[in-house]
Amino acid sequence: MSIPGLGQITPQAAAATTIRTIALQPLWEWRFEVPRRSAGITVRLVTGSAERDGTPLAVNRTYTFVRTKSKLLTWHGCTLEVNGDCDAYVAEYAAPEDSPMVSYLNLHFALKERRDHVRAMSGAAQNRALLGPRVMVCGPKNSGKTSLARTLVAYATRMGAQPLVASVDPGEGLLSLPGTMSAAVFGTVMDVEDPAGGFGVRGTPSTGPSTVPVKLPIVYYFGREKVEDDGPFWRELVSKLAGSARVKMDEVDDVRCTGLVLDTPAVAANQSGIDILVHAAREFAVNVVVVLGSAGMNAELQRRLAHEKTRFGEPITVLLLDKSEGVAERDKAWMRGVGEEAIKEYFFGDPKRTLSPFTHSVTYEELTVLKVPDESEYFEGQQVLIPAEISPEMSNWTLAVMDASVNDPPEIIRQAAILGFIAIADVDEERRRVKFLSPVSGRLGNRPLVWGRWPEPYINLVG
Ligand SMILES: Nc1ncnc2c1ncn2[C@@H]1O[C@H](COP(=O)(O)OP(=O)(O)OP(=O)(O)O)[C@@H](O)[C@H]1O
Repeated sequence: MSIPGLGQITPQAAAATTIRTIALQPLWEWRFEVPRRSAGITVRLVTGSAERDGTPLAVNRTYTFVRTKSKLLTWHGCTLEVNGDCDAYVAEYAAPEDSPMVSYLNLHFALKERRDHVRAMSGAAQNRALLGPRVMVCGPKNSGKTSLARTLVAYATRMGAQPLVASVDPGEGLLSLPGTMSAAVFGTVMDVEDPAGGFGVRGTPSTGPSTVPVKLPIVYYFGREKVEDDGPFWRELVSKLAGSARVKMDEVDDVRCTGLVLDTPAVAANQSGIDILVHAAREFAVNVVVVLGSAGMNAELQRRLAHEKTRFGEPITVLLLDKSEGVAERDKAWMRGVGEEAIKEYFFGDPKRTLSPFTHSVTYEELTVLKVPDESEYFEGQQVLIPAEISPEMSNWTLAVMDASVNDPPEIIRQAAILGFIAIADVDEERRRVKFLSPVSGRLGNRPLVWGRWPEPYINLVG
């Protein structure tokens, strides 16, 4: 069966002639890039052990990778069988001190020690106020921040812990579409085949069964790509998300003892970049700051944070780790593609799990849409949401469904968590009707919709 809009998702069988065997020695990485439009590759771990960003591959299982730039690392050596075309090379490390992965593993063990300590103290003193480490990963663009965050989360869950993961980088989205900022508890294994390595929308299907246990994130809608597009609002949402994260941590003892891993947007090591990180660190009461590959950023954060205490009176450790030279460049076109695929997966699922979204047709009057204003529409420099006229210009945009009422003031709506997304398929001006896709069959009721500026509109999902 062919599903409109899903055309590029289904990987076709890779050409049989391209099967090859790759032998990796301990610490080596197989780095690969599968282009967006390619059929994808399959990889089988034949012997030994290998992992993608901390999540292990099972021996003899065939994994399919589409539109991915990533690596498979082996700690003890392995043999891989790869089928299909992709750009790839092997990074060889002769000694442990040459690989940044060793310092990431050491960081994991240091965090584990802190978690064990908090667990022991909590049990002995019956003290539920103690928190596990809150780790913020930061660095310049393409320093491997998200990969390290994912790896730390994967190692923690492999040891049975349940970290809370949060992202304040609206460019990409964690378990949600780009343009959002979210947090979720990761208590189970991540999906190795997910193009986003387990942080993508696949981890939290809007409907239908899933191949890995689903995560239930709290999501806020920023509606723009970069922090600088609306710094004051980003700061507000960071504070809201930090508050919600704290509630999540307090709900489950193991989450509280495991602590938080916080992914941040790429910033420059200048005053405004450091201010962004310091705000996130303070709001999330971060007590471990990991800086990847920037001595300048490390020095600035040391200066600003190393003498501060968290609101719980703990010292803040700032540490500089090398970035991996394998981190891949992702240009604007790639990131746009990532956003498009995320939207498609949100509504239609992925090759392993097809979703069937519902098409609704409503009158103009049944929808309340507010929009993130253009710069020309700022009100006294303040970016409040403004009512949006329904027009064909809205076609192909995804709109956030807010957990608020249409009667709430715009400031409240803007800061509300989101329930999900709809995609506008068609606006019929003559009949004053709007056709949209939704992952659920129910009506929107009196939920307001917010029309942001990111992710940008995509092809008509209903063909
Ligand atoms: N050692 C590596 N070998 C190959 N690919 C890698 C390696 N490390 C990271 N990557 C890939 O490089 C890309 C960028 O990495 P990542 O998202 O972790 O960087 P980032 O610093 O978070 O990026 P941004 O600045 O855009 O937020 C990702 O596709 C990731 O899977």
